[in-house]
Parts: sequence; C-alpha cells; structure tokens
Amino acid sequence: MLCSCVSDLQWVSKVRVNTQAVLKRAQQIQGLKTPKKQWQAAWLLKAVTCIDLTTLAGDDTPSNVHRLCLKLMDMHNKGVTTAAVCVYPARVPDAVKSLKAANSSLPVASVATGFPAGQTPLETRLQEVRLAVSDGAAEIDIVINRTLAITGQWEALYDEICQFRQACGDAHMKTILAIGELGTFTNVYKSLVAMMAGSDFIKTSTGKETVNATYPVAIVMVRAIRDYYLSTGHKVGFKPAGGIRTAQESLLWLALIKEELGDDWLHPHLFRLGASRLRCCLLCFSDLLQDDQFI
Ligand SMILES: O=C[C@H](O)COP(=O)(O)O
Repeated sequence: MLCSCVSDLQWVSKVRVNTQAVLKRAQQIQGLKTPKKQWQAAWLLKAVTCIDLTTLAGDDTPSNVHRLCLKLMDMHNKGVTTAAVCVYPARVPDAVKSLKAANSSLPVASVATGFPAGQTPLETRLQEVRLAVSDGAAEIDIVINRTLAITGQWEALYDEICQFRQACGDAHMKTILAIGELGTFTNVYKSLVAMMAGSDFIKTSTGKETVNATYPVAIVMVRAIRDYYLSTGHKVGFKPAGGIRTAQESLLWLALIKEELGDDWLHPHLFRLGASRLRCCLLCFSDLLQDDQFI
C-alpha cells in the first residue's frame, strides 16, 4: 500500500502539506539528493506533526516528563512540531509546567477514566477527567467501559460517554475503544456510539492490551467514521495507538487514512498517532532513506 502511494509523486503532491517549507527542511537533511527521497522525508515530517508523543509508564516521574517536553521543544526548534504530549493525569501539572516554561503552546493530553482498564466507579472516572482538565489538559483520552460494550449495553455506554463529554467541557475528547478487548468487528463498528455521544476522535487502544492498533480493525473504525460523516456531515478523527514503533509504520498509517478518508483527515485535528517509542524524528531519516528496499 505504501509503495503504491508514496512513490506516486502525483498522488503525494495532492496532499496539502506545507510543501515548500517542508521540502526546504527536507532538503537540508543530509543525503536527500533525489526528489523521491525529499518527498519521502516530507511525508515523514508530516507524520511527525500528527504524533501524540506519549509517556504512560508506572515509573513516570516529573523529570522524565520534563525530558520528554525538552525533546519536543528541540524538534520544535528544528522546525517540526508534534501534535501533543500525552501523559497520565498525575503528570499533567508537570507537562503543563515544562511547556509553559518553554513558552510552548503545545497541548497536553491526558488519559483518564481509569486508564487503561476503566474498571473504577463511574464517579471516580468522571472526577479524574475534571481534575485533568482543571490541571491544564486540553485533550482527554478516555477509555470505554468494555463491560458494557461486550454485553451489548450500547445505550448505557452512550450515556456514560455523554457524561465524559460533559466533564471534558471545552477539552478535546478522544475515546479509546480498546479494540483488543471488544471481541468482534461488529462491536468495533458499533464505536459509532462513541461518535454519537460527542467524541472528537475514536482511538484504537491504550497500548496496554495484548492486541492494539491493527490494520484490519482500523479499516472497520475508519469506515465507521466515514459512514458517520456521510450520515451527519460531522468529521470525527482517528488515532491508532499501541505498538507503533517505526517511521515506516507511521507512513503506512498515513497511507491508510489517505486511501480511506482522504486529504481532510491528514492533519492533526483529525488524525493522530499515539506512540511512546516511535523513532519518527529528523535523526531517523538517514537510516530509513538509505534503505532502498523502503520504496
Ligand atoms: O497512546 C497511548 C499508547 O499507550 C501508546 O502506545 P505505545 O506505548 O505502544 O506506543
């Protein structure tokens, strides 16, 4: 899929990436002598702008959140910004403090609602959302109550997500389906419930399940997004997360979104990559673009 896409310069040229600025940046990268390699780099730069750079570890500390924010600011100084930084609720004040100190307007996203299992009382999950928002999170990644989904209680699930939507206030809400625990593609497609309840995005997984962002399930989700758009005229975003490790994978996700949803979704307000270990930054271009097998 990638080769049929990225190597087609005509196709790539249609995407409204900030072509001249990005190509100029790409041309500065050592080794990018041919137009094809420059376009490959342009697509990688595009992928970087859609990353929610994430740290969701039990041993997260204020200092490692600070280091992550410094890494983001370093890339920003190279002319490339990611979409957001994503942390646990308890780490939101640390991220907000670090980014404010760097005069950065990058949004802080927080997981919430009992991430990753969602197996805490509803009032606790709601309070967690409210606290993350009051601490400065501009985006909330909620998890759905899988018990309701796998037992087919779709109205109850809709009602819960509506409450999370209200608790988020003006904050952007992404709803994690944890597709590895939904059992069937039918249950995944019924993620339409999350969109009807006001989710700005639907997201594949927490990264903590045994099965996370897979392409077959992603196809079901993006086609649910497309059906919802065709029915309502409202565009909901898509975020694959969990196990995305390499620059090549990030390009495959971009190609899938381009093919299934089109150019409008190739921007951070409608597409995000959730990743804590993705090496998609300027430094990885050299090893990637020297690999002629890549394209
Ligand atoms: O978006 C949140 C996920 O935890 C990211 O998953 P990952 O740690 O496998 O990159």
